[in-house]
Amino acid sequence: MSEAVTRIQVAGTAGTEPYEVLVGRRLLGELAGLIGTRAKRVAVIHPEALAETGDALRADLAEQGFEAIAVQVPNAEEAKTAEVAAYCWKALGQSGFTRTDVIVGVGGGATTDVAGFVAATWLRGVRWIAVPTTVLAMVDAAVGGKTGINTAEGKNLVGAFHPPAGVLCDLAALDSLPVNDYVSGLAEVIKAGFIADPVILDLIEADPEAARTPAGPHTAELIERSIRVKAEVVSSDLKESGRREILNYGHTLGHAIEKNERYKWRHGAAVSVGMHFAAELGRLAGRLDDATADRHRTVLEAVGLPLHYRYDQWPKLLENMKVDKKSRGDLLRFIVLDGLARPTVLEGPDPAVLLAAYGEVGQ
Ligand SMILES: NC(=O)c1ccc[n+]([C@@H]2O[C@H](COP(=O)([O-])OP(=O)(O)OC[C@H]3O[C@@H](n4cnc5c(N)ncnc54)[C@H](O)[C@@H]3O)[C@@H](O)[C@H]2O)c1
Ligand SMILES: O=C(O)C(=O)C[C@@H](O)[C@H](O)[C@H](O)COP(=O)(O)O
Ligand SMILES: [Zn+2]
Repeated sequence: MSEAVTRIQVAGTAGTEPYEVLVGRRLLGELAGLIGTRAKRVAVIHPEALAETGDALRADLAEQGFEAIAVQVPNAEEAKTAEVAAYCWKALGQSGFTRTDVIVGVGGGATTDVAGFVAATWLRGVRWIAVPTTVLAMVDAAVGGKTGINTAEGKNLVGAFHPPAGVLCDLAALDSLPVNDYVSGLAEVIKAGFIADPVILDLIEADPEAARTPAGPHTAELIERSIRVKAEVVSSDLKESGRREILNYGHTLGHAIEKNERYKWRHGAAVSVGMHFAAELGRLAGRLDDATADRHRTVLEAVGLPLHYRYDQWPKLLENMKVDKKSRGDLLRFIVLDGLARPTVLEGPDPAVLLAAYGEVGQ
């Protein structure tokens, strides 16, 4: 008997096509249908850690009659560089990749970000399919069409909005994920809980230890609920003209920490510290009640995510935050909560309030 597959719709906006996010097991049978009949060539972009998966996928597609190539990129953030994008463009060029051919990005968020960016830029945009293999990529990175790479000046500073033609979240992939990477992904799950769906927080708080493993009883529900939050937001605001900014909760400081750590910290860990900061900022700005602010500490800590960062780094973090994409001119802008599941924008907070909020985070 085949297992249930959940299908979550993402609407097409700004002239893009709608697509589905599938969550289940043994989903790779869906890939050929998503690739379609017009493609002759398929490039499977995968990280070193998934070399076997990438090659198996390539072989399977070749058996189905496609000219399939596997393009291996470095693990994690090392893949999100202009050099790696150029390496992928070269592979596509050498294989004669045309506008009807298709890219498949298999891996964590770093891989799907660069694969999507290569798809957005090759011949000014070709079809691509995301096959996320981390919690974080399933619930966030692979959905919504934000693709991109880092530069020396900051995180995700170069990119394009280029939605995938489909997203296949095969939960079996999570079994091989190191626990730190699994837990790091929970930061974006918890983010979805605070900005939109508090049931996520209730499920995690009921048994935080179980939430740390793919074998936990609520894994599929946590992933599906988080995807629904993301799908709902990006369906109404693909290009981040307004509402989509709420998905950046915890990211203003989080990205600043990632850059300060030369991208050696996992994104989710940095976002966890960033959400703690945003909660304290919301509290000090008179927006957020104490109970919800405190809940950030307890739920993040319960699953093993970090709350703190080096106090002496504040001047550098402040500098890094200036290039955040939400900034307008010299105005810093943060997503804070007016209450549980009530995200809003805080513009140009008093520097003394910012420092006081960091006082709770810095150690
Ligand atoms: N585009 C978006 O909307 C969006 C949203 C959230 C995050 N992101 C980006 O996603 C990235 C973080 O993604 P991540 O947390 O998935 O990390 P990651 O992609 O860096 O993956 C973490 C590590 O796990 C390995 N890996 C991946 N799948 C595996 C598996 N199934 N088994 C064993 N190892 C596996 C990877 O090779 C890597 O070494 C950041 O660059 C972040 O900026 C993008
Ligand atoms: O999809 C979005 O929009 C988000 O902000 C989701 C974030 O989790 C993600 O890390 C995103 O890549 C951040 O985008 P950026 O525009 O701040 O680089
Ligand atoms: Zn993120």
